[in-house]
Amino acid sequence: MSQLYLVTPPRIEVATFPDALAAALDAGPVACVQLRLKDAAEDEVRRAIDALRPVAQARDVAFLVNDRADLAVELGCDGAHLGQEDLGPGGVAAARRMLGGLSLGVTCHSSRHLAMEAAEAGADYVAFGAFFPTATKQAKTRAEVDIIAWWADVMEVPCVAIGGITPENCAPLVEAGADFLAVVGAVWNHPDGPAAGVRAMLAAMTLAENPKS
Ligand SMILES: Cc1ncc(COP(=O)(O)OP(=O)(O)O)c(N)n1
Ligand SMILES: Cc1nc(C(=O)O)sc1CCOP(=O)(O)O
Ligand SMILES: [Mg+2]
Repeated sequence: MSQLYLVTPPRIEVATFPDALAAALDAGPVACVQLRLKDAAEDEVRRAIDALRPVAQARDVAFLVNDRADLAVELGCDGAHLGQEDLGPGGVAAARRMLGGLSLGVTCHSSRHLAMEAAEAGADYVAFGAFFPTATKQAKTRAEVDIIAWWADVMEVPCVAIGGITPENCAPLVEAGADFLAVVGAVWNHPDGPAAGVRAMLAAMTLAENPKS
């Protein structure tokens, strides 16, 4: 069964975003929130972690930080998501050691090789993408749905699908066995607000799991 993985917009208002996050998380089951601030000073990232982590953790939703395993450990988060360029010279194994028992997710683009390496070095999940065109970032790679089916078939480590995922296009990823669907725009840019975005994603995912319901 696929679960919803919510990534924050790249820029937020730290004063007001906690309420928006609470509304999104109260709209239905979300497995994980990733704080992904781009072009933010460290001080702002720290303030955002302090403001948002309790919102997620109070609801038993895992709170991960993008790019910064050190802050995840220091500030009581549940883990970190690291891309290939965020990994230091020690690679995934060094990040694994730094995070101890916290969760570690690793971007693997559309590479089976990177994903196998990450899983073997201790990643808790591997992320593939981008599956669809996305306005949230300039994605470096395009991934095809068959990488999800292959991964689900041969590996135990969970996989995340990301990139341009919406209620309208998510069904093949669910059917292929993605453990998590990670979204930004589908929730935060929903015309009726983030709660409506979460409900729409969950409804589409449920329908894809049970097409006859
Ligand atoms: C769940 C998830 N998957 C992939 C990414 C992308 O990470 P990365 O390649 O490090 O790119 P940035 O997010 O840092 O721009 C992600 N953040 N989350
Ligand atoms: C953060 C991120 N990483 C991607 C990758 O392909 O690795 S695509 C992406 C953006 C996801 O946002 P949206 O759901 O709005 O498309
Ligand atoms: Mg990164």
